[in-house]
Amino acid sequence: MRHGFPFLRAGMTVGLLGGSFDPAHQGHVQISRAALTQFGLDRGWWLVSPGNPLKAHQPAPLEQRMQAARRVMQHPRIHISDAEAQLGTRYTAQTLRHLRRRYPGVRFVWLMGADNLAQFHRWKDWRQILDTVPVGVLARPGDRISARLSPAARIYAPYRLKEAESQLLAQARTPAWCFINVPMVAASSSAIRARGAWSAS
Ligand SMILES: Nc1ncnc2c1ncn2[C@@H]1O[C@H](COP(=O)(O)OP(=O)(O)OP(=O)(O)O)[C@@H](O)[C@H]1O
Ligand SMILES: O=C(O)c1ccc[n+]([C@@H]2O[C@H](COP(=O)([O-])O)[C@@H](O)[C@H]2O)c1
Repeated sequence: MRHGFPFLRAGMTVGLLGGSFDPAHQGHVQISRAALTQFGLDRGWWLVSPGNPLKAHQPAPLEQRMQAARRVMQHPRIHISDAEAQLGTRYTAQTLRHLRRRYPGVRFVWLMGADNLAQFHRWKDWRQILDTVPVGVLARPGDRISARLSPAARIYAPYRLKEAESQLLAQARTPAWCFINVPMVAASSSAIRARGAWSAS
């Protein structure tokens, strides 16, 4: 069964949380709920990646990660999507170009944890992402400082919305990004894997 591209009305705001979800956990759930509220989004998608281009280890099979993600995240406005596998994309900039073409009039917001902002300058076409899509960054234990001092945060500092302006992010003229200090959950997929609580079947 395919779960890539649900119907979206023009004018909707949609937060995209890309991830390996190997496996999904309560940290993902927490930041997704917080993003819907604090950025005032109509919908959220979990974009389950075929494989992070910067991660060396091979994740569990996509269908296994999709099923686990659906079990963990049950929310009427959050959709679990395998769009990248269907499109054959791994690079976020490329995925965003496809989605914006496919859904004209929909306002996508890229969501990520603070750890990803810290290394965002290593992503392919990272400036194009920031120049074309509003970006919402969510606090993560241990990564708030490195994220704020990162090359992307420093170069794009003039385009940062204050946390109190987070509701404006989705409709803001790009570049625009906003860091929000949500209640933090220390869960991580690597810790779950290290405990042996998840393995490829
Ligand atoms: N506990 C958390 N708090 C805030 N953001 C998180 C948290 N866990 C994951 N994220 C964010 O969710 C997105 C997807 O994360 P991912 O699927 O890589 O999980 P992970 O726990 O970071 O995995 P790993 O430990 O294998 O690196 C990323 O943007 C990541 O920053
Ligand atoms: O486009 C890139 O160069 C790029 C580099 C690293 C990570 N990403 C994306 O960032 C998201 C988070 O990845 P991960 O593995 O930290 O969950 C996921 O959607 C990846 O495809 C994208």
